[in-house]
Amino acid sequence: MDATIDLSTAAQALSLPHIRHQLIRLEDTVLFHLIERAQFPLNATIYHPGAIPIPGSHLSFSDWVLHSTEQLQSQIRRYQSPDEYPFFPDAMQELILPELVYPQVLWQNDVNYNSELKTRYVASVLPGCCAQTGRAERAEAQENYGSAATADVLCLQSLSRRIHFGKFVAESKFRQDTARYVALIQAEDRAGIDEAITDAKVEAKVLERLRVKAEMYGADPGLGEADAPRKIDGEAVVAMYRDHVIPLTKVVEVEYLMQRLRGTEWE
Ligand SMILES: C=C(O[C@@H]1C=C(C(=O)O)C=C[C@H]1O)C(=O)O
Repeated sequence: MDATIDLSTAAQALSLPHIRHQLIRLEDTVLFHLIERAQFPLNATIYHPGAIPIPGSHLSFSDWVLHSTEQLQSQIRRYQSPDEYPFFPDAMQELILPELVYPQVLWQNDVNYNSELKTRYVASVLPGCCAQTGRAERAEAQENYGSAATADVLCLQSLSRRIHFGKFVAESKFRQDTARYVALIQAEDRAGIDEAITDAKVEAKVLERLRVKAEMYGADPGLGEADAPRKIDGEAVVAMYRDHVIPLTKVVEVEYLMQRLRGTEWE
């Protein structure tokens, strides 16, 4: 629950090669959680508020499972870690473990894009990864509402860590080229900041690596397609990163930098 990504020293946390290595490691986590979720049909019912009555809550079943999970995990310090951000800030509870002190690596900020991430996950990512629930399977689908919602929590939390790791990337780039970023931030030039933080070659490598990993992890060695259909649609995984994960990571970078001068001599 505590930081699973090495934040042991500020220098380590802000080395761009080290950060990129962590992002590569997160690809495996995201992919394996998505493969688990893709075992179950889309189960659109669990995403509609009121479709499954929940005593004392107006949330959808899926949101209620996520909210309840965040309540528990906030008590055991999950959201003390600088790479973890809640989907439901109102779910936060008092700690039952002693506070941990992490190196102050990031600048004070309130950047949290989990709401947009969850909207895109339900509207675009899941339909690409999960079989639609036909009328015939509807009765059977109800048997895995809980499993689907539980798998969603793990997918959403790993995707959230991935996009919000953009803060460490942005801080690293800011320290490497401070004058350039100070000028762009003071001019409130979001397009200019986006251009400055963009590395098209790295993005292309991310997408190509994901295509290979989805092919590798999505098949059982030695079993042909006829014996064991693919566990995940590789193109859906690539599309998820191309259309949502990378763009949201860059939005997090830009918005983090837009707050970076607060309380500094450059403000
Ligand atoms: C994360 C970085 O910043 C940007 C976002 C990337 C991504 O989300 O994969 C890759 C390259 C950059 O355009 C980086 O430079 O490594």
